[in-house]
Amino acid sequence: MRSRPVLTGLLGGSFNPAHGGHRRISLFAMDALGLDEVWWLVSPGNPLKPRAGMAPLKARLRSARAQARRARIVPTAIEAQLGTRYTVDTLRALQRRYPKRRFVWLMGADNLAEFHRWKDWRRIARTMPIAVIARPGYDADAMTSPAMAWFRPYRVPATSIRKRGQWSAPALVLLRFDPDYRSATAIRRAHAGWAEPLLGGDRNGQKPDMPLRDRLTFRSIRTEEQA
Ligand SMILES: Nc1ncnc2c1ncn2[C@@H]1O[C@H](COP(=O)(O)OP(=O)(O)OP(=O)(O)O)[C@@H](O)[C@H]1O
Ligand SMILES: O=C(O)c1ccc[n+]([C@@H]2O[C@H](COP(=O)([O-])O)[C@@H](O)[C@H]2O)c1
Repeated sequence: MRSRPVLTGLLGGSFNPAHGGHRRISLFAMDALGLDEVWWLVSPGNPLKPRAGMAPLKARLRSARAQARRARIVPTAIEAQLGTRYTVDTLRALQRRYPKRRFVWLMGADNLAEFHRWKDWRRIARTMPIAVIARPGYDADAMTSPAMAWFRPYRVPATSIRKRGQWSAPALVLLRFDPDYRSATAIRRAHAGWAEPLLGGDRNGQKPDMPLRDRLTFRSIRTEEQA
């Protein structure tokens, strides 16, 4: 009997820093799509984002490790290893390196809203199925985006990803779930006094109301910076 292929979700991101929202959407996608695991691709640098305010890759990777604990989530800096920066190049390289795996690209609705600006985005769409996770404040823009107009004929239910024998791309799954309001921007803003030396400003001490995971996240960034 042929063993079934491993199904891996790929969540690319800046993770500046990683937060509980990343963990939650990954666990949710794993469950909804029947994924065996999710790899977090901690980006050396999003081609569309400014470098200013971006913590070093090693520090962001540490924050990802803190958030991924005890879950089937694997934080990686594989784009730095592969020497790729654009998603289209990364996905091609990953498929070459892991020909027996099946991959699904995961992203939040904010990324779907901007997807038409990514290099060779239609080619990305033809490379592997894509699952988009709802995100508060971005769903309307995502639904009216140029990429969504193109994807409309390729919309499929989550069950079609679970049925591993019927694999094709383009395929777009829209995943709805309880909105998660967390974002790296909000964390950076809320803890600006504390975190700014890492990300470019002054340090005033750790905020007492910071959730444990985020505290660990920022502690790991600080340790990394001081090393
Ligand atoms: N709360 C969330 N709900 C849905 N998707 C999310 C959420 N947070 C992050 N994502 C998705 O996770 C991936 C990586 O996100 P990223 O590392 O940029 O975090 P972020 O919180 O969006 O950061 P920033 O606020 O700095 O833009 C992206 O596809 C993004 O859409
Ligand atoms: O390839 C592109 O043109 C491209 C443009 C913008 C973003 N991306 C990727 O999208 C993912 C999410 O990025 P971010 O910064 O929004 O977390 C990350 O893997 C980036 O490398 C890719």
